[in-house]
Amino acid sequence: MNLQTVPFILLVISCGQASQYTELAQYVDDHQEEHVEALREWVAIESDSSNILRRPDLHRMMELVAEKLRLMGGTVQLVDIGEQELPSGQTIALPKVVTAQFGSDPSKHTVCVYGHVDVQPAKLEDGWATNPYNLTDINGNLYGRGTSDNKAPVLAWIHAVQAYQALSMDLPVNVKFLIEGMEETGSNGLDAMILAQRDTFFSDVDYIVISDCGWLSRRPALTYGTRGNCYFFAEVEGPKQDLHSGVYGGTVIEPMTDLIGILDTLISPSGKILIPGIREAVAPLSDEEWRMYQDIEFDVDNYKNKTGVSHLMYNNKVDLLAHRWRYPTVSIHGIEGAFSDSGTKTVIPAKVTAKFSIRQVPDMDPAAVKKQVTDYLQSVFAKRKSPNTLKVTMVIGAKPWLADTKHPLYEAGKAAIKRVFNVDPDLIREGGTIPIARTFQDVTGKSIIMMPIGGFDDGMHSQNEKMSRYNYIEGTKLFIAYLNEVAQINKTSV
Ligand SMILES: C[C@H](N)C(=O)N[C@@H](Cc1c[nH]cn1)C(=O)O
Repeated sequence: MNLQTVPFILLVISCGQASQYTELAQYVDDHQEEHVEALREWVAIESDSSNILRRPDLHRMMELVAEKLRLMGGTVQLVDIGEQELPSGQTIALPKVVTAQFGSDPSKHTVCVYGHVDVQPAKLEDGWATNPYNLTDINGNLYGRGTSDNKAPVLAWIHAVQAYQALSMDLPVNVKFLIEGMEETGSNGLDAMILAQRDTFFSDVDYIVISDCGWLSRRPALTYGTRGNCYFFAEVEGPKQDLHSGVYGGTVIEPMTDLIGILDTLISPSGKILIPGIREAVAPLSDEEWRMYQDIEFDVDNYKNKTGVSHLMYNNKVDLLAHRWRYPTVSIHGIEGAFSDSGTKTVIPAKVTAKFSIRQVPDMDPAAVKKQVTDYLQSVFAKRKSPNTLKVTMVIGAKPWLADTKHPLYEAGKAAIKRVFNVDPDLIREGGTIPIARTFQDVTGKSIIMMPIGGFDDGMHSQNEKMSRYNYIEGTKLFIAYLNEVAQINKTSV
């Protein structure tokens, strides 16, 4: 080929891709209402993975995902990943994992999209303005549990593939899906499934894309790190049944007093973790990280107002971002067995179980954290010389994940964001956890990118969770553009 014609050929290809993208984007705009209806159908299913009474809904949710992908002509499987053992010793079936494949052209890259369709619990009486399971559009925001985390992003990926199909355009890459139903409770059973399918489902996968997080501001972002999570139950048990506090109070050592006493030794009022060994394991913040955080646009006052607190633990941007993304923290979530209804019940609960978690960062190791926390709490408890018993269990041990932002996957992400939003993205980390991210990396050896489409104010896990129509629809276009950008990655350069 005459070398002088190369730039011309590249220009023609690039113009062709631009017009193809314009057509696909128009298709998405034209089908916006159908996409919203698809989300409505998914949000209506209370697929709460933490509530075993909702397990039938979760099974139905997985069936629905499989059905949608099957109708699109994908090669779909509902993979049985076994059973979950409950604290009572009982077992129940885990929701099946949906795998699907669109295209198997060996000359193309293969991208695997991971997502989840289980949700956190939500009740109207928690303070929701609308029924959490009835998708409600208020001023272009789609309210409902699981909209942002993670049903709309999963649908956006499916609709991206659907757009190519509807316009009879070849997918630029082969696309696989792996959709699970236990992410919110630690992805039980998924590690084993990934290990089992490493040389089958994953053998031809080149890259894994995850869209289970949010932007930091109104600027689109690419995410290169997540914190892990170690989730603990601390159970204190005493009398053989609940007691009248007027009759027995002052004569028995109360389990709740013991529990509150030991919980209070986990973290200082200023946020310093008091468990020996935890802070020592944290990798120091490098100068490069400090500079990256410094360069990110982040409005501290806005963040403060959004959370509704009178003051934050840190007032400067770098400290705030660092403590949100790459330092560990202890959060106390609740106490099972404690009186929590309205009214003035005067009981002494016989058994109480605290639920708390510690977000994990490099170089912490969940196995070490389990021992540090258990030994520490047992030693603190022993000093109380209580006749009650303490049992500490770690129920989730998810490691942190970190990516190389120099990888071509991130260059492709930047190009796709530029095309759709005409801005350069923020490169951010996520304070939350995607339990399976590290397993994907360690077991499959594939490169991962996180490409969020959630808004910074979506209220994941919170009351009034939402996803804006804008993020949902432009997000779908972003995924369309991204598939095209990934196709341009030179196979030999990675
Ligand atoms: C970031 C993701 N959308 C999310 O919210 N993940 C959960 C997962 C989890 C962690 N421990 C138990 N489940 C989270 O970060 O809380």
